[in-house]
Amino acid sequence: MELVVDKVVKKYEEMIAVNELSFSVSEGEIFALLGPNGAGKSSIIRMLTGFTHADEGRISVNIDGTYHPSIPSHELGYLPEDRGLYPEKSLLKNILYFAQLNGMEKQSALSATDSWLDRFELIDRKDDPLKSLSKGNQQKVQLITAVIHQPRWVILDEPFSGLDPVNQEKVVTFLSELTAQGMSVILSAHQMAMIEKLAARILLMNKGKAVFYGKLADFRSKQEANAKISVTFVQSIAPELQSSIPDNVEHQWLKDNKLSLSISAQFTINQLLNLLPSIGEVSDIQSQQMDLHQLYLQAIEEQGASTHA
Ligand SMILES: Nc1ncnc2c1ncn2[C@@H]1O[C@H](COP(=O)(O)OP(=O)(O)OP(=O)(O)O)[C@@H](O)[C@H]1O
Repeated sequence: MELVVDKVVKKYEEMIAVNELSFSVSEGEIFALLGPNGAGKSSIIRMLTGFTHADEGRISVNIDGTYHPSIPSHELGYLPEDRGLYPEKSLLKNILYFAQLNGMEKQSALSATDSWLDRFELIDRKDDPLKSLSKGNQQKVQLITAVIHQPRWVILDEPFSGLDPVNQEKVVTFLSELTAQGMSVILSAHQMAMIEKLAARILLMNKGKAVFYGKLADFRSKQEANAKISVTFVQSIAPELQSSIPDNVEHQWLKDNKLSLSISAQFTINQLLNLLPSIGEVSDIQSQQMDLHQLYLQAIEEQGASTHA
């Protein structure tokens, strides 16, 4: 079972929302689509679910040797960006409706509903109208409706939005369990800390194009090769020595004795260590450890800079 997106283009009139994008997702994987607002994540998701179609390129979903142009609805659990529940109806009626729409028998849908509501600590609210719940709790109900029928593919557009940190963690555990049962999960999210716990592979995109596609660990090492270093000198450095840092090295003097600079393939840590004694005596060197959120911002910034160059 595999999903392949091959050089897909999606246009809205003249606007190119997805630009020759390729990636694949395997069975049992949690795959994350990342990118700033307007990057094209939802546009891809809508094509994967079959709501819209690619203008160019090809999507192919292999299920038991049969190839489909999108994920067939009975194999799909979908949490849309615009939540689609019935606010006036009870939690139970909402969940039952979607479970039965996805082919579940009433009895098994009823017992599965109880067990899911119990798990998300909403069992006491079962007969309350959905609209009486907080936004985060409504989000949990929406998640239940997406997976109650145990689809093989689950697509979640912003599953963490509106959830507090405790419930975000619960969703992380919940998603890990889904994949342990063999479900494949594609999610779009902005919460980098959650992605770091969940996804082995990512597609980071910006303006419809891939900025990075591959293993999260590789993304980390690629971005960390461009680490920021801060150097403190024992004494203030005279202006003429301050200007001895080569022009092509991204750097900034924070104080007369404090320098921040970027390490890159063009300016390595060894070159830095060779240069420092000619500037002054060093009292401290620190490498700024970046979390995924900072690495993400750095990658998007670099891509913006290269596109506009
Ligand atoms: N139905 C539409 N008609 C016209 N333009 C659209 C339509 N849907 C999306 N777009 C445009 O396509 C681009 C990609 O939008 P998309 O919703 O796919 O981004 P996204 O990465 O999901 O963003 P967000 O994180 O804000 O949800 C944006 O510039 C958006 O304005």
